[in-house]
Amino acid sequence: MAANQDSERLKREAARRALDLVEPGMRLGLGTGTTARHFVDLLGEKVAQGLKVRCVATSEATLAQAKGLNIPMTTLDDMPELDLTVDGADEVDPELRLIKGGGGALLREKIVAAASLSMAVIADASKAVARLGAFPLPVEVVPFGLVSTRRHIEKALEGLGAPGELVLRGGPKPFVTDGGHFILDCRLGAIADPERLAAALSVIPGVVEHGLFIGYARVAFIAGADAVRTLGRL
Ligand SMILES: O=C(CO)[C@H](O)[C@H](O)COP(=O)(O)O
Repeated sequence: MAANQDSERLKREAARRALDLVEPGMRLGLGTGTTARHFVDLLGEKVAQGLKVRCVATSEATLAQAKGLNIPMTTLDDMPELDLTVDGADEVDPELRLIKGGGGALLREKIVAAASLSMAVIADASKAVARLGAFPLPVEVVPFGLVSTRRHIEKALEGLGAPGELVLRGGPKPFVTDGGHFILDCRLGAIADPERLAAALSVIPGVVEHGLFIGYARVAFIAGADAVRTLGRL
């Protein structure tokens, strides 16, 4: 319980640092997950004090939270370019490559990140890793042809010399994403070449998106017990 409270405090500290990047009039992307939730809470306080921003959410859950806080929300179709997206991550490496999708929102998260001029990652220190891959890599797939798609993913992983164990999230009652897809969590261990893996996954029919975010994050705020460390810069 105490450890959980401490972790929530760290997440909020990281979120507070990202809030310093927000300027009046900005177009913002709002991430998903327990850390992003703190950012949306803090942003809601600023909006209540008069800050003017317009935002796009990366999930239905975040949209509901933001609307509840009276944060002005719109769609990416109405506002296709964003100034800044603030989101959490499951892992962050020293080159600001990420694994995301633990909360199942990776597809919208990547679309929103790609629409943003900058992305800031907020995380507690447990998410900072030397090498990606201890966290299972989420791969979002179309339900149609699941078994076939899964075999293609397994073959691709074997071809890269990195066979992994694939687990359908939710098991017999699969987890369904906001886009109506399933998620295969790929237990890989340390990923030798994230760029190569990302490229191999992207070309498999039935794969909608994978949780490797490469080249999106410009800065990460990593909250540890004593301080918030900044990786990269805007
Ligand atoms: O990618 C995500 C959701 O799809 C989240 O950002 C990621 O899972 C981190 O979540 P949390 O802040 O709850 O640890």
